[in-house]
Amino acid sequence: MSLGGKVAVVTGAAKGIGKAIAEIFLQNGAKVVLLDVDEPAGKSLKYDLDQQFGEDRSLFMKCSVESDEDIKAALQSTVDIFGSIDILCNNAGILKEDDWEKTISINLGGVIRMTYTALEHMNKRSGGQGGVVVNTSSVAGLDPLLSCPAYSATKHGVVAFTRAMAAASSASEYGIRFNVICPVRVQTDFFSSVSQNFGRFSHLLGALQKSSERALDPSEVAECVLDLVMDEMKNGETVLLSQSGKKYVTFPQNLW
Ligand SMILES: NC(=O)c1ccc[n+]([C@@H]2O[C@H](COP(=O)([O-])OP(=O)(O)OC[C@H]3O[C@@H](n4cnc5c(N)ncnc54)[C@H](O)[C@@H]3O)[C@@H](O)[C@H]2O)c1
Ligand SMILES: CCCCC[C@H](O)/C=C/C=C\C=C\C=C\[C@@H](O)[C@@H](O)CCCC(=O)O
Repeated sequence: MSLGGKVAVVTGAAKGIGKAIAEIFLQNGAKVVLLDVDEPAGKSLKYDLDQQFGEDRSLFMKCSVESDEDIKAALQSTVDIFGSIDILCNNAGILKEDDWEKTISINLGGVIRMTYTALEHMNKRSGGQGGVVVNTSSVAGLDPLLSCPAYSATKHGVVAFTRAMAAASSASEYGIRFNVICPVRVQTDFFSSVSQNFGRFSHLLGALQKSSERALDPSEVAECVLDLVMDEMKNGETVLLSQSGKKYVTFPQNLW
């Protein structure tokens, strides 16, 4: 899939990995809709992107992935202004073990909420043009981290939801591919606040030390997302992204 003229929606786009995904899509010719709850950071990024790519290439909208109302309004505005939704990156996420219900609501609920509403615009069976969804999980979505059980559960959920949606979409002829990335630690603001957010398991944070040799750069994650968007053969893939590169994860088959 060439990105020229395509329209991408990215959640959690104001900073970190989402920002890097938005930038690589713009560099490759797409129009990008930046969705985030952080309005100052979103507006500031939009200003910077306007200087680099032109004002007509991106939109910023304040949108919480916890809010059906925000999501519906943002996706309808996307279609009204840019004409379609071709690419969706469900990337927004938090880690607050002491507020695990919010962590579930954003990390897993947000992915499901956003996906189901986007399907109404993208699904070929309801007049859409098809496209591709790439979700941001984590290594914690494959190998649970002992210091953050709730976060790990949400990220396992994102992997499962993506794989099930890939199969459901193919079987229903929606024309939409679904893939998920599972990065190890990435150098973003996520880690500047995360250490305060472990609640009852903060004493176990040191047990993760071995995994912290080199944090990935957000651009490395964005390149992996770009590959999954552009390669039309990729559907239902789970990609582990670590310091040694990317690895396509395989799961047991025919269990029942
Ligand atoms: N940084 C890492 O080490 C790492 C590793 C693996 C996976 N991840 C995942 O990558 C994703 C992005 O994380 P990051 O490292 O860029 O973090 P970040 O904190 O830099 O960025 C996350 C963005 O999500 C936004 N956000 C938070 N709640 C939101 C909501 N309700 N609605 C919309 N936007 C919301 C924030 O305002 C922020 O801009 C997350 O899903 C995270 O779990 C991060
Ligand atoms: C700390 C776990 C958060 C999980 C976020 C992400 O999805 C996955 C990251 C993968 C690897 C984690 C590495 C952990 C590194 C440790 O060094 C840890 O001590 C860093 C904690 C941050 C801090 O500011 O102390």
